[in-house]
Amino acid sequence: MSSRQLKQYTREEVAQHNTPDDLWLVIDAKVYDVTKFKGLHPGGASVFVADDLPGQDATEVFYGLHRHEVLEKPQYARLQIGTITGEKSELHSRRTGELSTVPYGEPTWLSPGYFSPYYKESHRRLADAIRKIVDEIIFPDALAREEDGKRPNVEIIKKLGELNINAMRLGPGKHLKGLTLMNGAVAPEEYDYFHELVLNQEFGRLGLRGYQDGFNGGMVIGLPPVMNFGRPELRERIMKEVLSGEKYISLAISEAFAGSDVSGLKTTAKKSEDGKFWIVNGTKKWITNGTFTVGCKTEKGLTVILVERDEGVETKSIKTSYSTTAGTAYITFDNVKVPVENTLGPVDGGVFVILSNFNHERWVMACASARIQRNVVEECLKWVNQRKAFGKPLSSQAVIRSKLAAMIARTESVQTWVENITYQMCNMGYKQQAQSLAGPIALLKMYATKTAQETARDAVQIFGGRGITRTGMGRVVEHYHRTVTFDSILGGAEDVLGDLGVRQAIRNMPKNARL
Ligand code: HEM
Repeated sequence: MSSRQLKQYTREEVAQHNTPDDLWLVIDAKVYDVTKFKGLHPGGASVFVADDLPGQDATEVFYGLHRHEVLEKPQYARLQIGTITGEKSELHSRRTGELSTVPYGEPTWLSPGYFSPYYKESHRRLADAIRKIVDEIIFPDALAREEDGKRPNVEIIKKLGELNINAMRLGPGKHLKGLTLMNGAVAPEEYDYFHELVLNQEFGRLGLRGYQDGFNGGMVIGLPPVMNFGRPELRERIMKEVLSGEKYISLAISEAFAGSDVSGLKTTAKKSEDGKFWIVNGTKKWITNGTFTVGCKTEKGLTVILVERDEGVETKSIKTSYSTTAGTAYITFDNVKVPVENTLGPVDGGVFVILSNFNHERWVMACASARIQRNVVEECLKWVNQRKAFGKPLSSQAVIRSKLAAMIARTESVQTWVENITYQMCNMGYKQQAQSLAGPIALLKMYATKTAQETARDAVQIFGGRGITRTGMGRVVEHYHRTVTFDSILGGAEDVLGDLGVRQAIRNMPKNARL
């Protein structure tokens, strides 16, 4: 119902409608007629006829039990028949593109009144433009796909291709030369890792993990080997197809036989007798998203080969604890014939090709993880503010505040570390990044996902049963708690990454260091 058709009532008039056959309520200065609805109410009819409710203000009790979005759904919004004379409703969802005003709801650089040395106007322009696209176009698709488990709408990925957002997701570099980025929000030559961080975090805000991986997550890790090591002709063709959204690509390394232990891979590539083809045989598991950048065992080592969907390649969906919208698959290669021109990097030198990608991939994961953790802090702050227990808001309990203190500290420390590493990436060449940042990035990623899991556990304790219920008040927390472990596995398990970071530090210990 549009506001023009709504009538105005005094609170006294509303109070007259106080019987089961004529039942009105006020929520946030809006008048609802729930007479017919009460029999359909998911929470039952009896709650409406409690002594003190008919004809009265139900704002507090409503927000203790429902998310605001309930009132925005068309089937419930039409229950509104009017507004209260002389009063204004104050509660609304965050509007498209808007920043959150909840404390710690945004990273410091986006919070009014705070400062950061890292970001320029072009970062703000990009954040603003991307946030609108995420809110308007991507989020509705993400919610629907999480529900039905289907793949993200390819038209949206194509739209991102037109805006060159797919290309921006690969980081700064030659591939951006001459492109108009996000309608000119940032010039290709000024595009740096902080711009990419902005993208990673704005996509991270979705907080819908299966969709986020399905939403070209495979491209971010699968395309760089083609971009950096593919022959010019192959590189040009594949980059065009993938960046435009026509085709998907993914990195296929892990197998049922080996994951972090890359040297234990069993998929093989043997040259055909005429030497023109690789014959690929084997399997890959947990591969997200068509075309595959595959790590294969060759005569003297490992070789990375681009395998296109062709005869002998089959994929089966794997059901994991997040939704099938991610496209997680088990892949079998049976005598797949691949032209040798599809070799990425040196034959038997594939470990370097794979490793060269790891730092960037782990940093991307840490950026997104930091942002999702922040979503959860915001959810919890809102919940403890609007939910009452023992007659007072939950926030009046010291134990709850103590949990929140820990959650906020974790979120801010991960973000600050992400920004520090990003600054190093902006100032180091590729080689120096590989030398100096592999350890710190591994530790950062380990820390981001460990703290994320602690925050997930605390959030469930704060939300109680709702934290494990897929719909209603706790739906964001439930989703987070169910899917948070993905981040701790992708790009290397936490213990492996922690160990890598410390081993690198030990290797770099000065010979004369003594207590
Ligand atoms: C226009 C008014 C209302 C609408 C449209 C509405 C709608 C809904 C919906 C859609 C749900 C399902 C859960 C969800 O999606 O969040 C629900 C659950 C519920 N509602 Fe309402 N409701 C209204 C008012 C109220 C009021 C005034 C009360 C309390 C007196 C109430 C008590 C409940 C309860 C107890 C549940 C179950 C919550 C749970 O399972 O955690 N509702 N309501």
